[in-house]
Amino acid sequence: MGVKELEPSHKPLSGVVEVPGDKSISHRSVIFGAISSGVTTVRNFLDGEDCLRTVAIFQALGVTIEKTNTTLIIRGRGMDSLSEPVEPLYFGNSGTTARLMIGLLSGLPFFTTVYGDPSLTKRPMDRVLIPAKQMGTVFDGRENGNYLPLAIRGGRLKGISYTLPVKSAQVKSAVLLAGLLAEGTTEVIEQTRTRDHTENMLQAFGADVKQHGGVISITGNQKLQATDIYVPGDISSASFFFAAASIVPGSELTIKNVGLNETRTGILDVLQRMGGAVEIRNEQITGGETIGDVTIAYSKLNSIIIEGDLIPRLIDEIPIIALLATQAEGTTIIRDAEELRYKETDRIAAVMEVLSLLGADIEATKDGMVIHGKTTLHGGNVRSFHDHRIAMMAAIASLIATDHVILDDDSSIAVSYPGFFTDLEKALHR
Ligand SMILES: O=C(O)C1=C[C@@H](OP(=O)(O)O)[C@@H](O)[C@H](O)C1
Ligand SMILES: C=C(OP(=O)(O)O)C(=O)O
Repeated sequence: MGVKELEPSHKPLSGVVEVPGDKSISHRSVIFGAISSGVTTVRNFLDGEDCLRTVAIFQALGVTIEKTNTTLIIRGRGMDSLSEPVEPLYFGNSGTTARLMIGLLSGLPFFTTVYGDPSLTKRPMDRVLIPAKQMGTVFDGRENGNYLPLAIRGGRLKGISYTLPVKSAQVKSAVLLAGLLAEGTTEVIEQTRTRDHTENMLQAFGADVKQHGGVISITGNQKLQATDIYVPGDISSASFFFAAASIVPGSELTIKNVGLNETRTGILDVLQRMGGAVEIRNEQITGGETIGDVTIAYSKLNSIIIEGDLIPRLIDEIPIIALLATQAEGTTIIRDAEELRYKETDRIAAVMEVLSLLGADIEATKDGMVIHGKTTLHGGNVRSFHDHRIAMMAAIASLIATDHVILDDDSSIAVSYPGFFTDLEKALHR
């Protein structure tokens, strides 16, 4: 890992690829397995750095978790078995670990200190602290507790009714996890639907969770029962292959066992609206989550407008969608996506820098970007900003570039997709 010289390929992608397990679902499988009673076996767990942080945290809280390749065996003994960790808990680069764990730790009757890497230390935490404080947790940290490191004194929570001020599944999940430990009922109201893996998994672990429209409610002090989980392939990881097959002439590639939960399939809607050749086969439901095989072929793309309720359904795919837009005829507009500025890096600024350096005609706006296509991409030296999704976008851009793309550092890719280059080589038959 380190500097990566990416050769232009122009070779079509073909055959079958299976991407690793979904990051959001993998995190949640560990959390719910660890707080329930009994043995939970998780298959196709994402062996990426972010999810491994979540595993290490529960081990530090006293839970026995055994891992063999992508299978986890979690020996849960219920919420009461979790014990105060002696050392500070490290969230690494993982926003999901941070937000969901802060929610859970808020409700546990002990003291914890938590911290992250330099990127996570810049990301806002007040979005989860505000509801947790309303429920009764005491926090301390920089800038009124908005940034890591944080000290958390948890326990004795009261249920609240909370309307999400940001369209965030992490915040929704944090409040629901705190609600599991609170007295009475906790209600989360979301105006725009965000990914619902927490709700699905609560149900799978036998919790009483109710959903009416955008209102999700949970009663506190429930006991969860262990269950087995199969983690579907991560559609966010698959999106790099969807994009590659769409823009490299002659490609036709199948990605098997991809999670197709409709709160996550915005990328497929976008590709279809752009004129992409998308086919879905073998759809089935496992553990409350839809999975299927997706075949994508090269096609001529047109520009579209991406906004509103669609944004949370493809929030992590916007960097790769921006690359697709450089290959579409006309002007693509992405708006209502200011949240991109609070990810592993400011993804609006990062996408803008990388793609314009490679020759794209792109403007950044406050809450998105405007991309004029179609443009030929050339080579160049680009930065990853230590952001896995920016690094993978640059790697896919290199497939159609006229010269080498030199990426300063590809190590961040291990956060969500450690085998990315191996799978890419396989699809290119190199
Ligand atoms: O809940 C989750 O697993 C996630 C929610 C999203 O973040 P927000 O909730 O901040 O939008 C997404 O960007 C992140 O990669 C994973
Ligand atoms: C934003 C992401 O993750 P997290 O918030 O968990 O760091 C991501 O994976 O793109």
